[in-house]
Amino acid sequence: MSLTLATTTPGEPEIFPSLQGEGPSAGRPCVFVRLSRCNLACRWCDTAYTWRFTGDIRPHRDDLTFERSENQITLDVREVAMRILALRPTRLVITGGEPLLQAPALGRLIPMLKEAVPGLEVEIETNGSVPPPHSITQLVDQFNVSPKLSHSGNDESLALVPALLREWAASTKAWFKFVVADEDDVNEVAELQAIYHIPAERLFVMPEGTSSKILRERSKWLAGAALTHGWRFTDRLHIHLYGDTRGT
Ligand SMILES: C[S@@+](CC[C@H](N)C(=O)[O-])C[C@H]1O[C@@H](n2cnc3c(N)ncnc32)[C@H](O)[C@@H]1O
Ligand SMILES: Nc1nc2[nH]cc(C(=O)O)c2c(=O)[nH]1
Ligand code: SF4
Ligand SMILES: [Mg+2]
Repeated sequence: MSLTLATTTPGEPEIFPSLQGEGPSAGRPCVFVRLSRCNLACRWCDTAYTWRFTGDIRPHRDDLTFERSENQITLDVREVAMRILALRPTRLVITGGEPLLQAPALGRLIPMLKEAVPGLEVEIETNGSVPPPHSITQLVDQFNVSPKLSHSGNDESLALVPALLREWAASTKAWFKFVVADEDDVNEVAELQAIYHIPAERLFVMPEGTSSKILRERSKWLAGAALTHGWRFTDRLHIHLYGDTRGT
């Protein structure tokens, strides 16, 4: 069984050590594995190279050039496991693209890794619109669920799936992480919290941005909104540390 991964440079799968930059485990040393392909097409996606391939006809930001599919590589699950284990992980973050599109192969990868590294904790970064198989919800320790608001430019019926949002809200493994670009988005978060009864202690807001300057500007008022609503605030540590750089 194989996985299709993003690449840092052509032919080099994007598997890398870094501090978790976002959410409840921000600051923790992790190994990241970035899978390719996504079912959505966020206008401001900072990893568009994982899904924008020539011929992709979905609505896109027109300022992005089509990335050629050299940005992905397909490897056997065992090869991926070996590359991850070589980095001696204590905590693994599986991201993308949308990693739950490849759930069956993850169902093979994660047990291999947990057997090799007793106590290994696994996080998945997901847009919350792809149903996780039961096997995955059992295997994974933490889901960082980032439902896409209207400013992402996605079709709402694709991005916000009511039955799934209810399940995520009811799961103590799921931590919400809403990307916020301007003050209108704050109202949308408040509406979703009310509709789906998302507990405030599992609700993070995070500024949209891929530079320290923009993140700092947005954080000034977003921190205030988090205080007002009783939500948690997360920054994007890796952007401040490394900029908008693949493999960091
Ligand atoms: C690239 S996505 C991959 C995982 C999954 N597709 C998702 O969207 O959650 C990883 C995280 O980065 C966030 N993200 C992507 N582009 C961003 C940007 N320009 N500003 C802030 N967060 C961004 C997403 O919302 C998500 O929380
Ligand atoms: N350091 C670091 N932390 C992250 N947290 C979520 C990320 C992602 O792209 O899913 C990410 C990332 O790309 N880098
Ligand atoms: S869902 Fe995630 S990977 Fe997909 S386009 Fe949006 S931010 Fe990018
Ligand atoms: Mg990232």
